[in-house]
Amino acid sequence: MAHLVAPSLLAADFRRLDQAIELVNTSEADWFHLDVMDGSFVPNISFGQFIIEQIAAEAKKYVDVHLMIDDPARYIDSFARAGANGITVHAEACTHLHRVVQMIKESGAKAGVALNPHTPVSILENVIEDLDLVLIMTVNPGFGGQKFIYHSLQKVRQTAELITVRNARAIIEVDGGIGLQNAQKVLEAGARVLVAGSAVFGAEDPAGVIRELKAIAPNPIAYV
Ligand SMILES: O=C(CO)[C@H](O)[C@H](O)COP(=O)(O)O
Ligand SMILES: [Fe+2]
Repeated sequence: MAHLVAPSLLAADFRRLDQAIELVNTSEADWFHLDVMDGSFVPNISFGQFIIEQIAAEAKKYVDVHLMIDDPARYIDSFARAGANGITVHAEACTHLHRVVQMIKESGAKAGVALNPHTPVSILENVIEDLDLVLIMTVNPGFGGQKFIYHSLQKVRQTAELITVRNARAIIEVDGGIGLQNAQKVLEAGARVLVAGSAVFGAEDPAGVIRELKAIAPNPIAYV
């Protein structure tokens, strides 16, 4: 199945938010990726439901919300109401991860779980069948424009293996330091959704980069 490209608006110029929304709506991009940071789970604060509601009102594509917040159970319903089509919580931020996943599903959104670079894939073993998406962080969360952590390729492979062995339906998203230089490798490791912030919005021709990311043809039997 073809892979998806999800530009992260964190790297957009918020003075020209309408242009960033228009870019995702009119380019070959598949999803909006919206990063919510609370200044506690991660050392940075971005935006919340109020901004997401306004973006979602203009979005013609799937709205993928990545919650980098402590105890996200408190806010699942409000993000769903704001227009999130998919909500991803961090395993590290949930005491009762299984319960939070059920809350997301009950809200009507697709359910995702994200793992920080140090978190083993085995944490998903008792929840994998319930997930629509697994987000493998390929940088430490909190900031755009960081360097891809090479070791995370191994985690993408392990996640793909877990999904296959358990006959689960979840797809794998990678987030952090993704661009034309490593997209082929992460796709060959088993990723299906490429989040790209600075690679897209930092480029002279963002629509062109999205087109190039979409055009990558991974070798399905590659061993990375
Ligand atoms: O979740 C994130 C950061 O925590 C962002 O989605 C990610 O950083 C995307 O930005 P870039 O592609 O520039 O690394
Ligand atoms: Fe993200």
